[in-house]
Amino acid sequence: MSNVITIAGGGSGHTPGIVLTLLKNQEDFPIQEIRLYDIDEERNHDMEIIIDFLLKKHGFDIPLLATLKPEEAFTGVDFVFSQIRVGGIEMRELDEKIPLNHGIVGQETCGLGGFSYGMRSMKGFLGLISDIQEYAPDAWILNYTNPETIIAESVRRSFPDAKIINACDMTISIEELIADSFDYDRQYWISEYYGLNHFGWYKNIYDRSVNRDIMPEIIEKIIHQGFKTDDLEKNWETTYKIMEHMVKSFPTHVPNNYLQYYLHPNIVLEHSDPDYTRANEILDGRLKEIKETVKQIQKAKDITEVHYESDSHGQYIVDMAISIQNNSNKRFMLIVPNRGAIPNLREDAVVELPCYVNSKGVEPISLRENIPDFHKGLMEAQVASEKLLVDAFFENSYQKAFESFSLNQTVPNADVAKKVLDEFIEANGDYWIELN
Ligand SMILES: NC(=O)c1ccc[n+]([C@@H]2O[C@H](COP(=O)([O-])OP(=O)(O)OC[C@H]3O[C@@H](n4cnc5c(N)ncnc54)[C@H](O)[C@@H]3O)[C@@H](O)[C@H]2O)c1
Ligand SMILES: O=P(O)(O)OC[C@H]1O[C@H](O[C@H]2[C@H](O)[C@@H](O)[C@@H](O)O[C@@H]2CO)[C@H](O)[C@@H](O)[C@@H]1O
Ligand SMILES: [Mn+2]
Repeated sequence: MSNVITIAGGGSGHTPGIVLTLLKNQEDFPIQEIRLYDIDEERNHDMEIIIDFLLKKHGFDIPLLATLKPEEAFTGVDFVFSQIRVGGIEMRELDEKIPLNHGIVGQETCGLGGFSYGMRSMKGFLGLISDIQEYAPDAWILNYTNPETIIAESVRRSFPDAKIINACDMTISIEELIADSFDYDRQYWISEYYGLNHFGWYKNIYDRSVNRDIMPEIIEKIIHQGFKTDDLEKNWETTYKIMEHMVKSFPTHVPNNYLQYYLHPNIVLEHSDPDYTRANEILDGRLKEIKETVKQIQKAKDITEVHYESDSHGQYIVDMAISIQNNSNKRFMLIVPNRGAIPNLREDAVVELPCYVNSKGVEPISLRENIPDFHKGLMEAQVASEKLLVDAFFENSYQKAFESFSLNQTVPNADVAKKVLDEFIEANGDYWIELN
């Protein structure tokens, strides 16, 4: 079987890594055609130039189509890999800076920045799903688009039958960092993890090479040796330092690094500059690199190297597609409706858990016991605040959005919540639905 793949959000700087991973996996997952779909012609065209170069460089004669038309993008496709950023980096910058100007966390997917992005993303993403349902109702949609929990909940309400799998690469990065830091081989690991997206904990890691749970020694090593972060960008180095601090404070589990925004907003704020945030780093880094690469390819047709490579972000999504196609029941951390899988958490929460992936889709693995009250309490507040945001979206309700913002655990009082909400309404304009 040969697959037609469409990358929605084709202009993303993650596209080359995904395509190079597809090329690396041609034996297991042959490709008939690659399509890039975007709403931004310039970004999609830039990426077309880069991907065309990469295909030729690696000796592949795979047809490539770049299009802004949903009908062309989706008709006849087998898989859609989705990675759209509604509002682009310009709006991400505001998501980060508006809360920071009020002295609270400003972040892409967490806190009120994540909620601002969530409101935009639901609107754009449901439009995308509607197009895919029209032109390719049988295609699998493998989704990276953030904020994942909010997106998953909105799709569940609007398109309950869509063939969508929501995934986040963060747990893979955490596991890779642990393995690299302390010399483990993670191919032998069976990890037990639970939570919400960007809001969860490793309970144990069973290592088949020694036949036991190695979590106690991993926690000891994080506390006493610390992670190896020499090769990481400054932003990630700081993140993992705060993660070490979280492990020292709560040494029973390994937390998802994103919990730093809820447990240690104080430290995060010390490291935040309201005039230069992650969005600015990306503008000066990943996005500049796309433009420079295109210029390089156009100027010197004989160049042999560009700075892109197959990565774990690409490998994760390609592995999911392979597991669907080959019915291989591989295990992935995925974002799914709870439905009792975490026994003492509300049924209708959207949670992140290990799941098997096969030709039927996703089969979540239930926990055998309740989660601790500390985690449950944090999660319940987060679930309720995210649900209220999705309610606000579907009911056009200002009041529910205000309740959602007030309940978020990065927010010290309802007056700040209201000020930030009103500024976001102004800044987002038509990217948000109208709230009355
Ligand atoms: N789940 C994960 O673990 C994970 C990991 C990395 C990135 N992401 C998410 O992937 C997305 C892309 O991230 P990025 O940093 O590469 O963003 P980016 O802004 O560099 O690229 C996103 C692309 O999406 C396009 N786009 C925006 N709205 C669109 C729409 N309605 N239809 C089609 N295309 C549209 C943009 O024009 C842009 O080319 C974001 O949502 C990000 O949060 C998720
Ligand atoms: O600030 P960004 O846009 O660089 O990253 C935000 C995303 O961070 C996580 O994904 C990382 C991943 O953890 C890292 O190892 C590498 O593969 O890059 C990814 C994307 O940059 C997170 O899981 C995503 O949800 C965030 O969007
Ligand atoms: Mn993620």
